[in-house]
Amino acid sequence: MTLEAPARDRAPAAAPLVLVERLIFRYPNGHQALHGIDLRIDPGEKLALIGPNGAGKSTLMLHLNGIHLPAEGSVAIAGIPVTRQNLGRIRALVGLVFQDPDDQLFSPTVYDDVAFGPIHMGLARDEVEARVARALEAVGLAGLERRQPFHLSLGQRKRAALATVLSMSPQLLVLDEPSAGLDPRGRRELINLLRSLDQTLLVSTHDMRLVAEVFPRTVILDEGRIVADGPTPDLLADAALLERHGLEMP
Ligand SMILES: Nc1ncnc2c1ncn2[C@@H]1O[C@H](COP(=O)(O)OP(=O)(O)OP(=O)(O)O)[C@@H](O)[C@H]1O
Repeated sequence: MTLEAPARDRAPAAAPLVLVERLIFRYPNGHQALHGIDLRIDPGEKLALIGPNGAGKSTLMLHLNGIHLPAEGSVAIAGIPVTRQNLGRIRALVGLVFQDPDDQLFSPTVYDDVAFGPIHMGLARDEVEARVARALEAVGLAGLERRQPFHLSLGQRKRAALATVLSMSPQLLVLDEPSAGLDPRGRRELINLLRSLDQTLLVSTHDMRLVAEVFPRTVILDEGRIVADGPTPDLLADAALLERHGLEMP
């Protein structure tokens, strides 16, 4: 028999970085995309979010920086509720990278795109320059500051889109299908990059090898519900679970 340790001997649980409770969301056409999501992510965790097409992965991720606001239930980042009034603080904490980098790159040069966030945070010019340099170095694009974003390859544009978010030093990085469309070398570079990041990371993907190589924890979403949440090796070893939810190891 195991006895629970008295409360005073237990290590205090760290405050979660992300706390989603009983989240329900309907699109304006009435389609219910999320059916009561509960999710806790602690600082420093790296999580993969997987599930078949239409499972609700993007819908859930769009709640984390307030692009969608909870219809019922709640979302909080570092204890701050995601509400219309808190959007400025939430967006400083959460960096969201869309699947299509062209949704994120709109300036005449790579430098301008990566500097856009820090400039709008009101940072001094030296600090903006330092942040742009650090972000481009981190994604392996140092030297391409003056390039027009649409003259970059897809893999480079994806990395530039990530740099536009890294330059704001968010605590949580949320990436939507970062490896989609990349060639083997681009994927390898992405995997090394994701492993090197210190930030808490939530990544939606259909790339099961990426899941296996980068993320200690995996959440499976299907039809707007979390159907599994646990250590990645355990989930990926459960062929019946994967098959039930339209997933398979390559
Ligand atoms: N703007 C919208 N209006 C109505 N329904 C939507 C809208 N966007 C998404 N949906 C529906 O909500 C559900 C969840 O979509 P979502 O894009 O979150 O899934 P996903 O898991 O990210 O899918 P995928 O793997 O294909 O990217 C789907 O049934 C989708 O058709």
